[in-house]
Amino acid sequence: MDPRLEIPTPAPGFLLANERTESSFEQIPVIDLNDAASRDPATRRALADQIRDACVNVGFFYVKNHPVPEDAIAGAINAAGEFFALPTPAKLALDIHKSTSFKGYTALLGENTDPEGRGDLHEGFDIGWEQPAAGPMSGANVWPPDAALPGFRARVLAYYHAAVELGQSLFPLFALALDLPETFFDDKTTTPAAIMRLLHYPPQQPAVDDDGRVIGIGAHTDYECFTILWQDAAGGLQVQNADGKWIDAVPIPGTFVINLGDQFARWTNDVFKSTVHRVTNRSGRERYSMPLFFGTDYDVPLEPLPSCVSPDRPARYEVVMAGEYVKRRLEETYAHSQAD
Ligand SMILES: O=C(O)CCC(=O)C(=O)O
Ligand SMILES: [Fe+2]
Repeated sequence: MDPRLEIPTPAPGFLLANERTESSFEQIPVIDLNDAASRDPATRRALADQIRDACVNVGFFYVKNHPVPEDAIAGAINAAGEFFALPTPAKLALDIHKSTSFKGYTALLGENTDPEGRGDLHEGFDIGWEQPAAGPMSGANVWPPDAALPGFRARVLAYYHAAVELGQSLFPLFALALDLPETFFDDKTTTPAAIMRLLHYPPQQPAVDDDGRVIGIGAHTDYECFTILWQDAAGGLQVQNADGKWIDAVPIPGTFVINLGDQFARWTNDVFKSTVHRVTNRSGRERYSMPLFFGTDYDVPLEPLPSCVSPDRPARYEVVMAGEYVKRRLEETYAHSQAD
């Protein structure tokens, strides 16, 4: 038996609000999801303990032995390659600025994730639910005509649904990691936010970057609860530790990178870390990635959990609705190109 299980559980509130953290991490942990579906509560608890360590110390972890089929990943990533190879006017026909809910195409330098930067050297294509729930982020997906890109929509959606399922299976583990009932997020994720991006980073030329203000994606934190990121083998993702040092999140075949976003930082009053990261593609080849940003329903207030607040750790954030919060952050990101 795991000796930790013999230790009485501390009163809620004690452990989380007083959590000691080691945020000058040098490595990003790899967590095996094999035990996620175990019927044995102690096995799931042990897995949740690993997740908790990663969430309070790093804000990033890899998952291996996840349930997303490799052919679904390959289908979507091949579709992304075909989409980004379309002529620019065909891509601009789906310009994200025409959408009221941030769906569609973002051109190179069309986004500026770090306000200090001059624009991000990536292009992207954003989708959400095909039938979105009403609310501040509702709005239809836009797709290239099937004749231009046969099967694009089907391949992208097949991956999207598999990745969403993985995201839904992680919420109970995050709840356990927070000493909450596994069902805690169930009524807050009935129509969960799930925005997915296909991203293409051209190889970066030193001349473009000589003032250091144009990079693949500028230093930023994500907006939702957590992100499920698939990255190809090119590399270039870096994560900042508490000492300001950039740690490489090297591609590991067969894994996803999971990173926490600002909604979880708000829920947990910063007990869970929403860690700054960036991408610079110096591999000399094209880089493709697919983040899926997973949040609660948009009509859920982002209130700090009682166990994460104490007299020594008062609430750090005003309470906002999840949907309003995400919309505001996206508007700030795209204001850069809207003004051009
Ligand atoms: O492309 C990547 O590896 C990371 C992308 C990212 O951080 C984002 O889209 O928020
Ligand atoms: Fe990100």
